[in-house]
Amino acid sequence: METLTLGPAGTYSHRAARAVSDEDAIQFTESVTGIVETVAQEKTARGVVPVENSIEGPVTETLDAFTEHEIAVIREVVTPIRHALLAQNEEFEIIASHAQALAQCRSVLEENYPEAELEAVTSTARGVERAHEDPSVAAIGHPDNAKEPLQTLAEDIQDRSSNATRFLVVAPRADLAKAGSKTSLIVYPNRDYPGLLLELLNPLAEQDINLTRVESRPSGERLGDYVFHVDIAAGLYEDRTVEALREIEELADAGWVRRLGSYDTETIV
Ligand SMILES: O=C(O)C(=O)Cc1ccccc1
Repeated sequence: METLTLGPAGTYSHRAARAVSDEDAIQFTESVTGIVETVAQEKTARGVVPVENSIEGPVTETLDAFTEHEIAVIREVVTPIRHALLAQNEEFEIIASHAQALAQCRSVLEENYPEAELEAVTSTARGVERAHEDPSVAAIGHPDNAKEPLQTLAEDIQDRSSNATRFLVVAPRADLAKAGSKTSLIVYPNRDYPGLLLELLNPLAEQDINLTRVESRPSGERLGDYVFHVDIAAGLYEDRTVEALREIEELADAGWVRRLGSYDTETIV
């Protein structure tokens, strides 16, 4: 079964994809939105995308792609992230990496390499490629990318020793599952009044469902209008979830509620 993830080879997404797919079935592309869109169009069976980091927070491009393109979420993979600084020598001028990786190392880089210019590229592995080609470029990525002529100049350069990223495995809507310990939802109330968010979340509290994440993203319709990404620790198969969603749908009847599906979670190292 083909699995599409963020490439080239050597990204953290690639490592997460290995947890759910055979290595030879993994394909790469350089855009998270592109992965979600390709899965929505059923041009590939699975996609693996980063969705949230413990230091930097949401991967907003992923959340917005979930609103834009209709997919199902079928699994969660959580992995610790330990960044290394890789370069041909100490004399580099530029540090190239994915924006999330640069942000996760911001303080360490400012303190130790204040002169270096930071360059955001499409993935950590793309930064590694830049460093391979150009001795004035260093990259931030997984230590396994330290292959000749690159050396590991520093390890564990993330601002906090505890740095974990959640990846979601996405599939075409037809594969949406109701079984699983967690569920992702998107709620667009298309309304604005005092207490709206409180009312939307209240049915979950009443059903004793733990909210594991709530994130607001601009709807793009008008300033101050939001889409809410809600994750809960309950499955769609459960009566309490069905009841809570019935009430939430009533409150959001001017907008919409999308069930992305229920799934189990797995931690890899
Ligand atoms: O660029 C990568 O390697 C990715 O998979 C995105 C990413 C970047 C930094 C931390 C986790 C995921």
